[in-house]
Amino acid sequence: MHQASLFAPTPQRFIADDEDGVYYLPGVFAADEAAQLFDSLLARAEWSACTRMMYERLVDVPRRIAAYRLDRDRLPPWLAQAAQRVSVRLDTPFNSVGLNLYRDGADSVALHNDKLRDLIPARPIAVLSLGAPRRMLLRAKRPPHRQWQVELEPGSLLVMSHASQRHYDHGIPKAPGVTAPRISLAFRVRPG
Ligand SMILES: O=C(O)CCC(=O)C(=O)O
Ligand SMILES: [Fe+2]
Repeated sequence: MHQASLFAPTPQRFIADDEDGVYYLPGVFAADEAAQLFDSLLARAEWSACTRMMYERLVDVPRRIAAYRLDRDRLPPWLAQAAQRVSVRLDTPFNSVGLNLYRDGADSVALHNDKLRDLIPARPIAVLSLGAPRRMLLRAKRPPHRQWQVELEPGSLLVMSHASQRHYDHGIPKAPGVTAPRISLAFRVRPG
């Protein structure tokens, strides 16, 4: 076996398209790095509760969120370094990060696609997972709605092409039995 393959995790590709499709890269951050990043973010990020309109009612979003511009905001060095690692790894100039805190299995995000008008075409979205593993559901918008479930482990990246957002939805379903929190960081390339 070639030595490098011991350390280079094999990407697992679920969806192919004209760009890089949707794929999973485990072990981008080592367990201790992922744990440290998780602890720092849990304690230091500016988490907020949010509401949104649903069926003409204002409902709580079932998770906590935070967001930073990587090119403008003053970031703690450990967050800037993590972002830099993801940018280099995917050769993509990410300039924004959206954080999600799922306090336990009752927190979730409904199936959705990321809004294309806020994204630069042909640039991927990369989701870094920390804390408790949670399952992502990926689902084709068109019948017969082919679907995939991906267990997102701490330290992994789930990478989705810009193009994939037109044809597939993704979400983090509720997970009864999960008592530990998870944090995800969604890195994106946004217009100036
Ligand atoms: O937490 C995740 O893995 C997904 C988050 C997500 O889809 C988003 O922030 O748009
Ligand atoms: Fe999303």
